[in-house]
Amino acid sequence: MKKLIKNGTIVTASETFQADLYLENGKITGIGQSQTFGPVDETIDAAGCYVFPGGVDPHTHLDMPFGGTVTKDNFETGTIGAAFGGTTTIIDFCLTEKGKPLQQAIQTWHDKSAGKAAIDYSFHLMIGEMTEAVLNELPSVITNEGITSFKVFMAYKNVFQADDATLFETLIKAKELGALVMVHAENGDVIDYLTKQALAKGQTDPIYHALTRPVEAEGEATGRACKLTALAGSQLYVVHVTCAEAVNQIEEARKQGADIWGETCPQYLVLDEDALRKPNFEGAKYVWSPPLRPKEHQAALWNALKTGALQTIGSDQCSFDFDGQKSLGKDDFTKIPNGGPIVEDRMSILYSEGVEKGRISLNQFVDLTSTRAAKLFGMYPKKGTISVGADADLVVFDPSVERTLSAKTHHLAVDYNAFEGMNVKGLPRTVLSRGQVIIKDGMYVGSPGDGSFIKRSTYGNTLSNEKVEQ
Ligand SMILES: NC(=O)NCCC(=O)O
Ligand SMILES: [Zn+2]
Ligand SMILES: [Zn+2]
Repeated sequence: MKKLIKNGTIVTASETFQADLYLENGKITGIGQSQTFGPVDETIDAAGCYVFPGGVDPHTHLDMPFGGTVTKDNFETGTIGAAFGGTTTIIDFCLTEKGKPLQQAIQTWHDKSAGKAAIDYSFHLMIGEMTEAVLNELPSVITNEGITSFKVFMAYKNVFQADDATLFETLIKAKELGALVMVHAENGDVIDYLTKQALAKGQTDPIYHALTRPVEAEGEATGRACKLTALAGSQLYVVHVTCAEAVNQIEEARKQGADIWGETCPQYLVLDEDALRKPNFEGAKYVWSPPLRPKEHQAALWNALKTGALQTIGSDQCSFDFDGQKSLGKDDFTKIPNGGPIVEDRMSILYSEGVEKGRISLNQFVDLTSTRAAKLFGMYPKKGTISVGADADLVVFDPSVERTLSAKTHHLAVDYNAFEGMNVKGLPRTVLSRGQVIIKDGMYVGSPGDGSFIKRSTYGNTLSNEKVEQ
């Protein structure tokens, strides 16, 4: 099937120009004037619209067990929601268990996703301990599985938290194998202490989730991870950065020449700590780790996106129903499953709050939501850009549409929307995954299972000149 997208404004991370696109066999094969292309089976008119590369969301948790329950959105509902929002590739976190083979965990994640995903996907692999067995398995994780990023949690004591030795050895091994190490940077031991103190005083409401995870705990862990990375001469990606304290640590380490990258998420840019104070336990909808911060941190995060101190936007999609799941923590905030539904609104919020409000440029928007993640995680230029030979993962985005975000209109399975009632400008009108139209006129027209697992290149191979930009 040969397709033509005509009359659109093409936007990449570095350019904005008028051109038509010719798509054949799932790839972009022509960029220019439609008269010069071959025969066409289907034409999509993008007049008045931007044409973006499909979004690359480097941070999702679908069908993930957490806190005695499992995320409401799985690989089918989560990737359909992602597609409605203009995201055509996700990288999900594959959880591992201590003492069990990594391969077993990877197989579990393949079983969760195969035949369900509506868009292409890959996995990051959690490292919870560094044993001989883990060390022996890692080379095949890279070469056979194409999983080239490892995740270490510095928080969630007695659950996911790894010690510094594990982090350091992971950094060293990642350097040798060409993997990118990712960290959830919060000091889990300090948080554990503060949490016990709060509960002993009878402080059980959702707001105490935020008050027991202070910015210092995130700043300290971020700084520690940065220093260990520099010592190991390795590479690091800090997920879900929420506060000025953490941004400063990343910025400082990058100035010293360390190979360190930082991600923030839409929720930290537009919501603040006061959301956790909502009455009738509604604050539970806004429980993330790290937590939402006092409002002044939002300006620091926007500024970091503008200046390049942070380079990507992940959703940290990790949804739990308010009814029946978040409510597990009604009498004890530590039992509220952490996370929220963001994957569908990630790009809309960044466009509306970022580009429309003059905080970032259109090209920065594309870089932050697509290109940079594709480069860092070994998928560029197949994913993350509009160029001849790239996968035809494309979004026809209509900037003139004004709409209101709501659980009544979103496409995720979860029973609330964290941005309920927020007005945004712009709508992904048509979305294509490898040349196939999957979103059209407000409908999902693809088939779950059409998304493919992506084996990724090792770190640095698709980065091109990123390091010079620091
Ligand atoms: N962020 C969050 O609250 N939930 C998902 C798990 C994680 O990323 O830490
Ligand atoms: Zn995390
Ligand atoms: Zn996460």
